[in-house]
Amino acid sequence: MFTPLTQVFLPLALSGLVITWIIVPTIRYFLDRKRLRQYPGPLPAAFTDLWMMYKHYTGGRTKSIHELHKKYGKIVRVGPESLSFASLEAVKDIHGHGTAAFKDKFYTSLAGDHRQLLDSIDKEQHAKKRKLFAAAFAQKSVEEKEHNVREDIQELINQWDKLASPQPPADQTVFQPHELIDARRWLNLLMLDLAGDFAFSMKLGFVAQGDDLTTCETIRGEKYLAHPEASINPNLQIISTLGYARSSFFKINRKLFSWHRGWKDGDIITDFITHLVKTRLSADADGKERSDFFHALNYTRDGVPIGMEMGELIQECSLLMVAGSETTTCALQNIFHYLIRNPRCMETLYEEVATAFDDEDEVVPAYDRIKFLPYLRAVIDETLRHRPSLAIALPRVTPPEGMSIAGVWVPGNTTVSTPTWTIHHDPELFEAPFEFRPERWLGESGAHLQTSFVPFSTGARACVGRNMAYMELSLIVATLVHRYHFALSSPDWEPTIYETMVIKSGPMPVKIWRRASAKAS
Ligand code: HEM
Repeated sequence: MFTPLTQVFLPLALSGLVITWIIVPTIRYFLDRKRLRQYPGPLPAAFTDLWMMYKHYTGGRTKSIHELHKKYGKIVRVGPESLSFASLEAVKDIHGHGTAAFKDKFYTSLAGDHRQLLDSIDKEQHAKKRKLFAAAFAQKSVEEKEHNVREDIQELINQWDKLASPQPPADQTVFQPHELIDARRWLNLLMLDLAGDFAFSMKLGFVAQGDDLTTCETIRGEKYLAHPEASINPNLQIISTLGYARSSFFKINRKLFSWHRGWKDGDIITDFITHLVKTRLSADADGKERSDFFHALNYTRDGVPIGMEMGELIQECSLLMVAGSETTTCALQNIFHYLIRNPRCMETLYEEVATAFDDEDEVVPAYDRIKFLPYLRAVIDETLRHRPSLAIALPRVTPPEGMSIAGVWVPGNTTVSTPTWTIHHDPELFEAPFEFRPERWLGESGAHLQTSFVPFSTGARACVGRNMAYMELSLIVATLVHRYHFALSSPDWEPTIYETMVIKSGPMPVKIWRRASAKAS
């Protein structure tokens, strides 16, 4: 039976939905004030952001946008007020130094109570923050952390040496669960350990304990145990999906989607970082100067305290832990997946890195000896080209007066983006783009290709952690390839892909066994 309340409320709510989702978008579409109807794209996307939200939420955004560009060309309409540009010229115009574009309101959905470096939209605010980060991420500061990276990798080796199994017969290609380790999980634990070391000079010990169960602490001081790593993906999934909605709907959408586990997961990540920040603050009481990211955020170069608010500090440190571990975990898993699938590349890499080890006892080589190894860098770059970790198309918005992008005038307040994955698979830029060919990066032609390679983006908002990423990836890949042989659980194994901000994979079961040349410890 309908009560009088539902008799009134239900029709009102339904009319509201029809007006919001059907009538207003239809009028907007036909008025076409920005003249975006001239750009091809899926019809639903021209009416509603729900098309993009659905594609993103279900993990199909990158592939769908790629197919659209294949069908329609370099410019595609992917939302009522949103254009995707698949060209290098557009990358330069939208992201390059001096661009007139701003970060889109998409980033507001990612922001907590305080803006951090990545989600700061205001250019002045960003420039101020970036200065603080720049000191901690300069090549010299990064290389000062080499000993921490080496220690953490050594811990992984201690664990993997125990888990390594005997060499299988040459014709065995399928392995039983008891012979396998989840390489993705271990690499993720290692990247979190490294991020903790770099940010807080603290040993999280996740690799040592083989798990990320750790203390989380609310701002009020209530402590509990949780697994932060498993919380990252669901949190990124919901906050990035809602980023594609109209910004006026952000608050209401948060209520509508309050059932999603990603919100609770977001609290776990914040509480994990809050505990680290509080612990690191109390460590400061001993007056010893620690050279870590936390110090760079809190003190000027002359040691004067900056006085950053606790909330802001927690947000910046969260960014570092998440951005610094998720992207590199994806890259590492992909590197090993490609190398295992391409034994010739694995052996070429082994031959090269073997020259960088001082003697048979050395486990982790010195960074100085591997940082210019061409094939090692080529394997990393080819992986980041083929599967860029951060596949999100980095949405920007044009300034109110509009701007020119790749020779086209785009009206003001239009969302514009450049799909990295599609650009990296453009046959005009990369020959045989779907093949894994590290050799393409060697020599002069390889150096030339770098101009078409944008996994870290470009311009003032490009990745600040690039130097750190190369050092970590190079040391880890060289060490593991030098020490172990790898095999997938079966020849037809394929990763399960979870696409949110990053394109992360599920577990990667592999069998590892020691190389004969890596001396038994
Ligand atoms: C393979 C590894 C990595 C890849 C592919 C990558 C990629 C990117 C990309 C594409 C952006 C631009 C995001 C945007 O425009 O919204 C970015 C920004 C950023 N990355 Fe990375 N990243 C990697 C590793 C790291 C590491 C190791 C750290 C920290 C230790 C880090 C910290 C950051 C930060 C703080 C920003 C924000 C920069 C700003 O807005 O000024 N990244 N990264």
